[in-house]
Amino acid sequence: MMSNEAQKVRDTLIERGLETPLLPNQLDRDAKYERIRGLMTEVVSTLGLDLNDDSLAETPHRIAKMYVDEIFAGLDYANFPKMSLIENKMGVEEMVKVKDISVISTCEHHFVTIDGRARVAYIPADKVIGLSKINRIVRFFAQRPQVQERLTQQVLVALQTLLETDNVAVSIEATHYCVKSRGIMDANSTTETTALGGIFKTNATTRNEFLN
Ligand SMILES: Nc1nc2c(ncn2[C@@H]2O[C@H](COP(=O)(O)OP(=O)(O)OP(=O)(O)O)[C@@H](O)[C@H]2O)c(=O)[nH]1
Ligand SMILES: [Zn+2]
Repeated sequence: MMSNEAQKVRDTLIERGLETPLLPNQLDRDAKYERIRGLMTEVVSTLGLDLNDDSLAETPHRIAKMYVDEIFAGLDYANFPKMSLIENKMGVEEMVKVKDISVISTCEHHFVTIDGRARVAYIPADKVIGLSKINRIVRFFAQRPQVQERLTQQVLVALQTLLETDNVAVSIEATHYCVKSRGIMDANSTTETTALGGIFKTNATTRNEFLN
């Protein structure tokens, strides 16, 4: 079951072409779990590992549970965080900025970890959001197979929709383990992505206040 807020965010992402590519017919949680557990049994044994070993026996179950309930839980809008939006009665006009939000996501090309930090800011219009909800929205979209650019934009659009203002900015700096632990195996490079809306895009002073 999807909240009204989740529904609005989803509709806006689809409208803006920023929704994660999803098939129209989704299995429910238990069906996904059962099927992935069976398929991971095939993967583990195809690798030549002995599933009778007590350490490995539960691995297909662990991976299925991890995919469905943990690292990819954000594919299901039923898991969209409960929002607390309040009227901006105190008349906040200045930037609200949350820094160093943990971002743990998964690269959709390789299904390995993306590990970083996000910075989110907005200038309140009629609504103010509970601070922890910003971290929760970042986590919700991070708990999907992602590319960092889309993750950054999904957080932007979700907040713009919920806060009913364009004046939102998001930036993420992250280490991609698909770059670090395999492939090019670069131990140190990080990737920065930014998505700016409204005045953060049009006004250099506001943008700099956000970025610095
Ligand atoms: N733009 C973008 N690219 C990403 C992200 N995460 C991983 N990638 C890249 O996706 C690309 C996939 O390239 P492919 O050539 O198809 O895959 P590959 O053979 O495994 O490539 P290598 O990683 O270079 O070994 C790689 O260059 C990755 O570094 C991301 O968040 N954003
Ligand atoms: Zn990757």
